[in-house]
Amino acid sequence: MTSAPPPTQAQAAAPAPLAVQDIAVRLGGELILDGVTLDVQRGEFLALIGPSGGGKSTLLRVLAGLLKPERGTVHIATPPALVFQDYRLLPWRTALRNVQLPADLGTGGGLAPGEALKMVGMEAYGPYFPAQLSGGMRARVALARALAQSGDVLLLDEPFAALDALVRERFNAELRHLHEKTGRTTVLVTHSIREAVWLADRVAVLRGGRIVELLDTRGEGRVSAYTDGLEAHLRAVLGTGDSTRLRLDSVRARSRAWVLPVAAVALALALWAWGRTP
Ligand SMILES: Nc1ncnc2c1ncn2[C@@H]1O[C@H](COP(=O)(O)OP(=O)(O)OP(=O)(O)O)[C@@H](O)[C@H]1O
Repeated sequence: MTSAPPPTQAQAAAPAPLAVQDIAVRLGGELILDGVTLDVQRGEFLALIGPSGGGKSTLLRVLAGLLKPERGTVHIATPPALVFQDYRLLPWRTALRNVQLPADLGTGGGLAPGEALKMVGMEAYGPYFPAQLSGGMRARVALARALAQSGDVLLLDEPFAALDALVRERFNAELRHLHEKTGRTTVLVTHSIREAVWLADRVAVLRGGRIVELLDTRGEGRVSAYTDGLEAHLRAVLGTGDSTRLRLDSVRARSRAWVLPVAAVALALALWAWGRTP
């Protein structure tokens, strides 16, 4: 849904930087992914949503090259930068030194550390240690570290999960802006349907180890009636619409529970009054 510049002819002709074909992954004897096929186009922002335990993080680990599927093929053009839910900042290094880590490990080559910190609005916090930063600031430093890594693919595993709603909203806006500025191919795992629709170009729904829906969320000028429709559709695909309806039904049933006792008391009073009538 971003307004990143359209790909040049050469970019459009280039193979997708990330692609998996009919992959299967088994963990602890359980088939976690079974027959997943997906490609992520250059510069695209793809959101991955689905129920808890559906295999989203597992698929992200395959896309990061950290997990080898037992079946299928994986294409990763350049090693992606991965941002974990718990950020994994080194507590003994300052924010700037954390962002310098890829260079120290020989995986730098993206933005210069100072520039990466500036890109996420954290240039004033370079000398601070992670323990001295808020959750939102730590998330930004983790993002800056990923931007300092080489390659142009960002994999984000629920980087907003620990943030409160307001910070999360601001972080969302910043992430979208960052994607527009850098044009990095991005895959975001999230539990939020709204976040997925608002941020991504496409939303993949992973359930029962399979992609059950791949929805293009661009177009229609992003008017709210359009995004509301997409969200309702995704809720229906995920089954969350039904549970809402069930909850509403039970609330309605509870709200009608007074009718029977009141009717019984009214009937008893009427019979008593009728019995007293001479
Ligand atoms: N190392 C492992 N060994 C055994 N089972 C695992 C391992 N890692 C994950 N699993 C199982 O694989 C399934 C999918 O896990 P995964 O973390 O990919 O799901 P998810 O969709 O990201 O869930 P969530 O939204 O709760 O983070 C879960 O049932 C989980 O228990």
